[in-house]
Amino acid sequence: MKKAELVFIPTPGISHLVSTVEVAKLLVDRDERLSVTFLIMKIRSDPKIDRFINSVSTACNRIRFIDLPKNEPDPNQPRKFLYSLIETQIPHVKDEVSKLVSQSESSPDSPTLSGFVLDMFCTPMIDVANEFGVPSYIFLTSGAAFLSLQFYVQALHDEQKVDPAEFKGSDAELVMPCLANPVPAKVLPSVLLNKEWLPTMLHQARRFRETKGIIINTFEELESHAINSFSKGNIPPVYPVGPILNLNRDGDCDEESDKYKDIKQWLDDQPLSSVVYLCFGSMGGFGEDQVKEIAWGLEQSGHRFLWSLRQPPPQGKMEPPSDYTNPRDVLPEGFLDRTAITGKIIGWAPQTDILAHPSVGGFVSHCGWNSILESIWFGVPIAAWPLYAEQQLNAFQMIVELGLGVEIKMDYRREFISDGNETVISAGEIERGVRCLMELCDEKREKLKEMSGKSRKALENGGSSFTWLGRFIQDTMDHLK
Ligand SMILES: O=c1ccn([C@@H]2O[C@H](COP(=O)(O)OP(=O)(O)O[C@H]3O[C@H](CO)[C@@H](O)[C@H](O)[C@H]3O)[C@@H](O)[C@H]2O)c(=O)[nH]1
Repeated sequence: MKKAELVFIPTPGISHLVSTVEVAKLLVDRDERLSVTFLIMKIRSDPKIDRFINSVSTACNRIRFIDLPKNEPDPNQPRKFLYSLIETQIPHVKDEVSKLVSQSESSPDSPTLSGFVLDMFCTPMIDVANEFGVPSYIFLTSGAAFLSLQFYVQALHDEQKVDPAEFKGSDAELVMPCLANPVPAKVLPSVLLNKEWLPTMLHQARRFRETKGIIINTFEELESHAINSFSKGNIPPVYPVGPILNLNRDGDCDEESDKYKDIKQWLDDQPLSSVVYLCFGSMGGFGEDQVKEIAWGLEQSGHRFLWSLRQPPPQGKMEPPSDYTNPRDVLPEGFLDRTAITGKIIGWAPQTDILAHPSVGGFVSHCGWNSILESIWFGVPIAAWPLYAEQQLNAFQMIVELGLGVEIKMDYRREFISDGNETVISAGEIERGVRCLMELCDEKREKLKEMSGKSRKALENGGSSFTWLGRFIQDTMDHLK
């Protein structure tokens, strides 16, 4: 039996790493000829990620993890850090892959290197794969519309000399193949409107075209328009294999488990679909002014709430938010006492468990792609409050394209690394959004339930994503012959 080894290179950060590991698990579970080696880049130590990796490597004997040497971020260049990190890892990746190849050559039973599966930011590694004479694939942790839009904007730039950064602040609406509705320039991904990021994004899209295929964490029934758009133009095969979620909470420690039990207990005591859950992803935290407005908005809405409240890193720093030691310090006076029965403030949330709980009736979210897929999976509607990256586009998809949510503010935008100049959304706007969410019409709830069913079906034997995963394996093995 011919055996194949895929080398996966994710970027650091839980929201890219987890779904990448989950897709690797699906691959090795599906086909015993496959094994996967992860080359892990680390910026700082993150116990949550370490525990997750440990638990997966213990449970799956055909997935192993190799740590690349750690790099300290350059404090003066936070925005460039990810790209410089990836560049500096190139020689280390070469070393590790050479070792794999020698092992494979020295033992006839070992799998043969069959390709690289790269995170969207890791396109420089395509050159390394070329040196080893194996194909590169991308694993995209965001949606298909975002990918299609990147190709569209890159072609517009290269062929018609249109500078997408000119759409910044414009009222234009763009007809694009990725979506059925015209897309307002106001919801274009921040990374494409930002002069500093744009060249990298354009370069990235050009390099995507060189790969042998792009695996996407989405499913046909969710993004049919975008997926169909890939059939035109010079675009490699696309494999929509999602939704890929981590529902097991692999690697939670005892302390976390205790906190989560307390959250579950609180939710158990609330009426059905009565709680609005607020969470803004792995990097989302707000300054004190915004925290106060959220608190007032929640209180005025009269709805029960479970709020993952996190403290942003100091200005200009690229660090994940931390839990507040004492949330009372930033909340309006008396808020915690007045809402002691109807609300609960938490730090890092066991998000999938929360969304799975029958007491949760709505989710105020920044529309990170994982959060979107999780909300669909559990049929919990979203009130969109995008922050950065491609989140405005994701919000537009959910609200306008799919009609599955409501907005707090679909075109809200702020810098990924806070510059302290964020616009504050008022308590009134938040209250209105929360009311719309929690009083959502039956028609939309029904539609969401239907999509939730489709998301689960896609992964079942014979479902669309199950079939696409099989095709990916087939194509990988064919290449090996
Ligand atoms: O308190 C928390 C916060 C987050 N999560 C989980 O962490 C993940 C967060 O992922 P996501 O919702 O995608 O948000 P980000 O962390 O902001 O994700 C980044 O990566 C995504 C995938 O590429 C992009 O769509 C986003 O724009 C980008 O910010 C999800 O699985 C959540 O369930 C928790 O479990 N508890």
